[in-house]
Amino acid sequence: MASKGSQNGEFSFATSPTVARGRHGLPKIHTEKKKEEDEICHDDSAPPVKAKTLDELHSLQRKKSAPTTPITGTQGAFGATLSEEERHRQQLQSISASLASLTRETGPKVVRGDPARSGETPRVEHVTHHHYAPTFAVSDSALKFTHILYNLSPAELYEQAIKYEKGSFITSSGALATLSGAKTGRSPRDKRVVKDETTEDELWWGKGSPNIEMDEHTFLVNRERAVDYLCSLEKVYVNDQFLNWDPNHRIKVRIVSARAYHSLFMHNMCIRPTPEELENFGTPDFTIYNAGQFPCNRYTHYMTSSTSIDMNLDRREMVILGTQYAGEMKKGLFSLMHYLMPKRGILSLHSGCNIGKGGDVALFFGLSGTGKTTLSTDHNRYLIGDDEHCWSENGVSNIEGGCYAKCIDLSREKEPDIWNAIKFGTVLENVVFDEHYREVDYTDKSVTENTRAAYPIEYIPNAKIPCVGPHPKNVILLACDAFGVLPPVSKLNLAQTMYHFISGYTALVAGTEDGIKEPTATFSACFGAAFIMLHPTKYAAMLAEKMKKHGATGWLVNTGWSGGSYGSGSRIKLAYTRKIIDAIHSGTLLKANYTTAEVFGLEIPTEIEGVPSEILNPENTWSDKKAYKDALLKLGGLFKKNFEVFANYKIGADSKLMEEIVAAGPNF
Ligand SMILES: Nc1ncnc2c1ncn2[C@@H]1O[C@H](COP(=O)(O)OP(=O)(O)O)[C@@H](O)[C@H]1O
Ligand SMILES: C=C(OP(=O)(O)O)C(=O)O
Ligand SMILES: [Ca+2]
Ligand SMILES: [Mn+2]
Repeated sequence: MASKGSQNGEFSFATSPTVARGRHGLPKIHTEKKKEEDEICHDDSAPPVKAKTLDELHSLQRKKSAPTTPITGTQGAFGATLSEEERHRQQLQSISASLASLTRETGPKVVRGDPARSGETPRVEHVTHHHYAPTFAVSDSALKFTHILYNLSPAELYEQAIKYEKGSFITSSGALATLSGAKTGRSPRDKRVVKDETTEDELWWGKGSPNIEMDEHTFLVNRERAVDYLCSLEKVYVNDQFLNWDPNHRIKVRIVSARAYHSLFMHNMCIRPTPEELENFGTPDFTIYNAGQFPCNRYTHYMTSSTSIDMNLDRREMVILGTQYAGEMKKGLFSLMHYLMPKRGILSLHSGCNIGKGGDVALFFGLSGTGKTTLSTDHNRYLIGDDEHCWSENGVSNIEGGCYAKCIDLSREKEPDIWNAIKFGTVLENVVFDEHYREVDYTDKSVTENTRAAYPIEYIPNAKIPCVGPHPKNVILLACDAFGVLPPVSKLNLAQTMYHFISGYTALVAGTEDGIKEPTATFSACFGAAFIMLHPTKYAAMLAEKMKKHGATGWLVNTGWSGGSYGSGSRIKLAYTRKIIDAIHSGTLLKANYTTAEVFGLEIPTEIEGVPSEILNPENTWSDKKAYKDALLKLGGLFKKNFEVFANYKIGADSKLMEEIVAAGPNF
């Protein structure tokens, strides 16, 4: 249109005689420059832009991202490198296949790029993925396009979130604040696993198991519901990423989601592929369909609420309906690893992990809120990971590429490394901030107590990249004891370590699991019963074997109450717990003097540098000695009762080890 206008001259402002004359006889306004240019003081002396039009100017602003090294491994026939267009076509084909309905004839028509930016974004020919021979039954959904926002960068995801997701804000430190919706914690009662001929025998089912069964057909009903929801949207986010830093056991995952929040969260939490790795990604090993804004259908068999998190190991898929809490994706993939890794003889662990300057590795087991993230993030040591690891023949490896820290009452002084990691790129879930300055108030629980920050592991300055290390020297079991009767630290023999590992005791801290509002005593086998897929004794046997083989020492650390139970005593100071952990790492605690406490038979050190000696034996800290004894016996009884179901299982070849383990529990 513009060129047409200038051709006939009539609408050209520069040359139009009509304008020069003044259309309605108004005096002419002179805008031409004076001859004596030198005398004029210019406030803009930079050379003019090269662009001839605004569109051209905007296109100059963004240059094409390209891999830093030439792409290898994508050679076609005769050694010719695949064209970029062909690689994109293959990528889209694979995404269309992921999003395909199983009851209609094709996958959706997919196209790369933000629909709001058509014309700006480089477009690639659309792909239609054919499953079956075309039929006459064409649906409306087969006629529309689904735009794919593929592995967007944090900056792009910020723009998406701020533009399209209510509740997204940039905080004063640069993090992206977001709301996870009605669910602010995991929903373990809505986590289902398909029971088929294989999983019926392989997995742990029944009492105590986290695996609530569903059949294949119901899974497909929910899968179709999720896929139809996702394909009905104008655009979906696709993340292709990795799990496990051990290159021999790396798993390729694809996450399809409807929210920029979910895409950025997984960008931070999974291992980020290099551009080269992404070009060669191929078919994923596992796919998550996150349709969390959309509920499941209560008329569907097995559904007991609007939420369902469904795992199908045979199809290598997970479907999320009715919860936007991003932790479901992270922990769902952890469950997958708890299935895949033991099959390869590798132990998967719900633990944090760090390594000292001298190469000593420590594992930190514990349920949510017991201190894995806080204590593995240690300024004097290198962080391998805060939550999910593998222990193989070669040592330890982190499963993830990021950390997921609790933010409630976060302080710069007590947890400086986590504080400083909350910057541009970090997802801040459900926090409250000042509406003008956007300063976060970490003490505010108005939305939830389970406020969280998800950041890439490199945001911790002393992260160990790649996130792998040698065999652990110390295995630290963390318990947040609301009864206030477990010692701040005790040294464990192997049988005791196994007893406490299988028990998995803590007082669940409010928030992380939906519906828990007050601390209560909890037992969760292997310190992660919500995520294990096989019977707990399978993991326990592997841990015992590995600890014995590599000579690791077990420790029980109470990060919970001292001087009384929850309500009367108080939580052990983080500074003291850090001193205890320092003494474990340095080896000085191994050489300390010990006394044996009654009931639990735990070995308590008499002295630790930087910790008041009187708190080391909890009995000293209670003013009411009878109340202490009652609480101790009560907790001991709860342990005994919980362990009954395990006593009949074997660990290893015979029942000898299990007998030793049972004997290592409370005795009274
Ligand atoms: N003595 C202590 N040891 C460890 N954590 C403590 C202690 N006292 C308070 N805390 C707080 O408890 C929480 C521990 O949570 P976190 O490290 O995220 O647990 P996990 O990673 O095991 O879920 C943090 O908010 C931390 O600040
Ligand atoms: C994400 C979680 O991890 P943690 O609380 O152990 O850090 C969770 O349990 O939901
Ligand atoms: Ca956890
Ligand atoms: Mn954690």
